[in-house]
Amino acid sequence: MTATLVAEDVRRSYGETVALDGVSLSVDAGEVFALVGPNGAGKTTLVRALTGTTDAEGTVELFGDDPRDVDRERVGLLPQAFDPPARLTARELLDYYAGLYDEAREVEAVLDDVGLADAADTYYETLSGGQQRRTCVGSALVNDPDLLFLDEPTTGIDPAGRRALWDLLESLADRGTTIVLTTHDMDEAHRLADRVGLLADGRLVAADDPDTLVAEYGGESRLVVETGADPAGLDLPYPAERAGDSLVVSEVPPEAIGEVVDALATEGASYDALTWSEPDLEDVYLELASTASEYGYRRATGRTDRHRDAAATDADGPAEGER
Ligand SMILES: Nc1ncnc2c1ncn2[C@@H]1O[C@H](COP(=O)(O)OP(=O)(O)OP(=O)(O)O)[C@@H](O)[C@H]1O
Repeated sequence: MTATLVAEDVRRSYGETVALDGVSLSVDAGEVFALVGPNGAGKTTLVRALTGTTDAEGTVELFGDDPRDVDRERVGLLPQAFDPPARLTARELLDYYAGLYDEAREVEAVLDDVGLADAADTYYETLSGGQQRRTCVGSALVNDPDLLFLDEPTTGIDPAGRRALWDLLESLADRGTTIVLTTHDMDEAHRLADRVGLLADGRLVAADDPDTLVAEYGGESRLVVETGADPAGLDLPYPAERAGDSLVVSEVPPEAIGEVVDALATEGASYDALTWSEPDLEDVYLELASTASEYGYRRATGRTDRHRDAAATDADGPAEGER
């Protein structure tokens, strides 16, 4: 596989704020790479560093060239914040962006791709938020790029439109387009990405294919039982602990749900609902983001979570026994 994108030790600070703290990353030709991470983790700054739209330390190469020297016909970029002229229609906007390239796709085909054929003559300012975002996605597609960066492409787009956009991105990937996208939607990351990278506190803390990440960090499957019963007083075949109004029974394989149901009946424990769930990318996200945040806290302060808890207690005032 040839790498389309190679980044080494990319760093970017804004004053005292470290947005990127040494990110290294390689994306192969034809790969779809999704960047996820909490607000402020550095995703947009990384996309900007990778596309040469902000200065950063370290090295970035796209197709073997500095991002600022690369043939711009080959790259498409949808920035997170994109504010095109409001008094142009969707068609006029795409026409305008298509005119910036020597070779561009047919605007009608791009409008069709992003589901805007019926709204093509509506002024940008009167399109709905989701239609505006689709227009912006279209503007990143007009040059038929080999490498496409999409910073939160589906934000504000309704579920049907989002699925249509996923289909479009999948068909682009099938045709060999390399795609780097950021998203807060874990279903989107899981469905589209060959690899998902989790960014936290400006560091890439994990990058792998979604199923491997789930197997490694997602934890066990669990059965959530809405009951007031005390787990200590129940004889259940799997470990259980209380979480709010529910009992969480862990490590239950789907074929053993009946055993738990039988045990609850035997113990005379009544319940309102049972929900079984497998770990998914959201569990991975929550696990890695919280570990990284604790690590970042230790790195910044040299203190541990125990100190933070104590600090929080201090901030809340003295504990009951200290009054
Ligand atoms: N132009 C800027 N000036 C000052 N600080 C900035 C600037 N851009 C980003 N930052 C800071 O850099 C850090 C990373 O921001 P960034 O926008 O890259 O995060 P993000 O992961 O894209 O967040 P979100 O999910 O909210 O879009 C944040 O602390 C942010 O406040």
